[in-house]
Amino acid sequence: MPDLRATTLVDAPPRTVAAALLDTALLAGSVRGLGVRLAGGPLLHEGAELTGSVGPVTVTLVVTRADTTGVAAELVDGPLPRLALATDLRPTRGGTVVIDSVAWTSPGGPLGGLADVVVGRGLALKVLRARADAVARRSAQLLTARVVVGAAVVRDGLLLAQQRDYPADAAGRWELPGGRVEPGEDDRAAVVRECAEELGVAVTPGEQLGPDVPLRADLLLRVYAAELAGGEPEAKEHRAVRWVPPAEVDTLDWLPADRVLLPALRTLLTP
Ligand SMILES: Nc1nc2c([nH]c(=O)n2[C@H]2C[C@H](O)[C@@H](COP(=O)(O)OP(=O)(O)OP(=O)(O)O)O2)c(=O)[nH]1
Repeated sequence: MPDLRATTLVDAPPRTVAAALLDTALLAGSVRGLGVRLAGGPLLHEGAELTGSVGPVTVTLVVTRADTTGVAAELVDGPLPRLALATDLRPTRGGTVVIDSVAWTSPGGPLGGLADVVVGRGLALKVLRARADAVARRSAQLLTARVVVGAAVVRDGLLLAQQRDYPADAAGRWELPGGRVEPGEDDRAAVVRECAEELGVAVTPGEQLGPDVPLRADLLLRVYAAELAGGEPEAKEHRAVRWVPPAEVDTLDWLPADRVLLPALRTLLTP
């Protein structure tokens, strides 16, 4: 069973590199020149499906991990018995070590073995190299991106969420309280300010939850756990605000970026 591994050092912290890895378009763009086509949602998140094709061969993968440790995906449909991709991140003083690995089982027989050596290994190595370059470039871009902070406030086992009223494509969908960090403002100070402005409550921000999530080329979402320290939340700028029970967290119509954070939010709800 072929098993390939490639290692790169990226000059950015793991939360930034983790954000770059989530960008499906970046991944698709980096392999297109090699004849590999890839389609999926805008962001990789646990449970997301990715369809990849090389010529007439199509494979469907499901994302099994997309967090601060990296991303992983496994084959759910295709001509191979097994295909597993993983990118693991290791923090070092000089940046983040990005370890890509690809493992697959060939269909067998002399032709399968030949295809492994001549086509499979060569293509997989080219894909890994192209992807590593793209991840390094995107990480550099995200290092200077503006930050939108979100607050994950839990009380009595329920998560606070608010429903957007605009723009049209986001109206009716749910997000965490928060907003853009102002120039010169600290992330946690922005969490406190936004919760006061949007909900009329005082909060105490804690640790970051999950990875940074890219929103646009120059904007990312960063969520902090926060404790309610005073007041009762009311929707001052939103359509509605509610406390969501764990059983509904997965099914709520979240903004796409928030879906990436659901595994981390689940952990917060069931400590
Ligand atoms: N606050 C918040 N914003 C989110 C989340 N998920 C997500 O994609 N976003 C996006 C929506 C917006 O495009 C952007 C937030 O920036 P913002 O607060 O300036 O956006 P806004 O559209 O409310 O802008 P404004 O009119 O209030 O200035 O981040 C989330 O969980 N919380």
